[in-house]
Amino acid sequence: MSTPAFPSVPKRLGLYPVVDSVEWISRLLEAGVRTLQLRIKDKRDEEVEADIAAAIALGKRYEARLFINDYWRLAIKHRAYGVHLGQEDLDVANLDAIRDAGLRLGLSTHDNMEMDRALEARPSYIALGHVFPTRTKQMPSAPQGLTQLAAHIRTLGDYPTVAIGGISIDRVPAVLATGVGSVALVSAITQAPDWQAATAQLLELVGAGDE
Ligand SMILES: Cc1ncc(COP(=O)(O)OP(=O)(O)O)c(N)n1
Ligand SMILES: Cc1nc(C(=O)O)sc1CCOP(=O)(O)O
Ligand SMILES: [Mg+2]
Repeated sequence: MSTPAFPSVPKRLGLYPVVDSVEWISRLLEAGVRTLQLRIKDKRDEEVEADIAAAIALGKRYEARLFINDYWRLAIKHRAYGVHLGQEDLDVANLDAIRDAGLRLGLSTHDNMEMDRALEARPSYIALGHVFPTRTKQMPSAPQGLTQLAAHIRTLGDYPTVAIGGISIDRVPAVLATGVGSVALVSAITQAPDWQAATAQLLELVGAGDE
């Protein structure tokens, strides 16, 4: 297995909430989360720049690993810890510019072909989804399930990995048993009746990641 060409991240990134506002970023940092993502969809750069800059500043203040989804130019401009991109972004994003600016890169994958393509870029981590059915995002593919996830984790060896998609608190132990280094989730926190209790329980189960 190749090694990342982008700056490295710890093999275990731990609990990895994916959220859509600076308010969530602020709350989760205060709650002890140290790996997280700002995922704002389908807005123009001018509409999101202030929020992205504010989230990055918060991430730095807490010495956290904040990834910016999609808006890689703004992530470079405001010196984010990292960027998360999907397969379709690989056709258009300037990966050299991201790497030259010293940002970490996470890439989404959903099957063997996408994994091969992602590995060619030698990102900082590989995300594997969606593990279970999810209501948060319309997915064109079928859930890969735990057996396929475990097989991918074995193939990836020491490469930092993240599991995403339909992961509820109840499912976390089985996901961790595959050996994945990080658990990314949206609704298990943002739709929880008590997000603070959910986050505390998830931090207990998954951890905040290695230094
Ligand atoms: C940790 C993590 N994994 C996968 C995704 C999905 O990213 P992408 O394929 O770019 O899709 P959108 O999130 O942009 O809809 C993610 N965001 N984070
Ligand atoms: C944003 C996203 N990307 C996915 C992928 O598989 O690439 S699944 C997903 C949504 C995850 O939300 P929840 O934890 O609520 O299921
Ligand atoms: Mg994206």
